[in-house]
Amino acid sequence: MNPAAPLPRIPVYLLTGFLGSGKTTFLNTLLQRWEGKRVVVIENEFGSTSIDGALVSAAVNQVYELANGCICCSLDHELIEVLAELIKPENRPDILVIEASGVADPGTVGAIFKREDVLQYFHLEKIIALADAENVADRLEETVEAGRQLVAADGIIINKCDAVHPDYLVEVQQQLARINPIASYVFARYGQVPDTFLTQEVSRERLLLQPLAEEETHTPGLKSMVFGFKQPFDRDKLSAVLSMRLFVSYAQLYRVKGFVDIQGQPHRWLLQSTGKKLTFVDMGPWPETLPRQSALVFIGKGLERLAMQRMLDQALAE
Ligand SMILES: Nc1nc2c(ncn2[C@@H]2O[C@H](COP(=O)(O)OP(=O)(O)OP(=O)(O)O)[C@@H](O)[C@H]2O)c(=O)[nH]1
Repeated sequence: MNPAAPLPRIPVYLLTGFLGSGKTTFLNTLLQRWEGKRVVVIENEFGSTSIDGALVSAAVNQVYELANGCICCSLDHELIEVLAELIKPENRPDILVIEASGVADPGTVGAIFKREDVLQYFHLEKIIALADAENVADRLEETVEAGRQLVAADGIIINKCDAVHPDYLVEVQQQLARINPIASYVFARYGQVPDTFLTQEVSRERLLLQPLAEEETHTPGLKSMVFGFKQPFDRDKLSAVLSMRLFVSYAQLYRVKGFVDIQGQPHRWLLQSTGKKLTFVDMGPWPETLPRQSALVFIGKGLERLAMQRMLDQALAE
């Protein structure tokens, strides 16, 4: 990408959710909320049909349509080209929204925003998944993509609440929370969510509050596991074993996220995977109320607790 004078990074929201879950409807609520700002939307549609560009409210400043396939499979370069356009001063948006196709793997799209050349200009604020309350349970049984979208999300909107009984909503949320215990959740009709949903770092708080829950839950095909450690990690070793595991077991290991205590580092680190990439973010000093302990959540299919435990044990500091 073309180097330019340093400016605040452009906030990016990545919207995912299975076909028909309400992404475009939610996007239109965002555009109303951000009225007066220059918002650019990148849409992509899987297959030959053109985008729902026409359905996106006129409030949007520009819609880029990537219609040649699925954004996560073949469009890396096309997306990068659009991003390169957007950093030109005349095109620069205040906010960028990407509505990924209903079958996209958001982890792979999110990984583009971890690239050094992209990170300089863009900041991925949040991956938001829309779940259709009426049929998300079926989608999870039928497809791998629905699960991947949900586990990659920082925030999950359980949409179409008007279409199901309130008791069933509770069940749906419980099922999703077992699949992705680190996301924040909100119930919605026609994508209407409170402002706090967009701004709160609820997922981090959740981990903070329940750092050492040793819980293992089973849902159709997906499992989430939490590991707790009182001994600090060696950062290089942890990075090496997890990067290798993400690379080799990409088809099984959908997500890793947690807070880690790194030997020799006074601060708390947030570690998370996006696609096959692993990142460490400095979260500042450990809160006084919390013990210096690591907690890591793994989400995927066919994960073996013992094998994961052994792998993590290897990365502990001596
Ligand atoms: N009953 C009900 N219908 C909704 C709600 N939200 C969206 N819809 C409807 O569901 C349909 C699909 O909504 P979209 O916003 O187009 O969904 P999408 O995820 O963008 O769809 P794709 O682009 O096909 O992936 C539309 O007819 C919406 O009007 C809701 O909360 N309740």
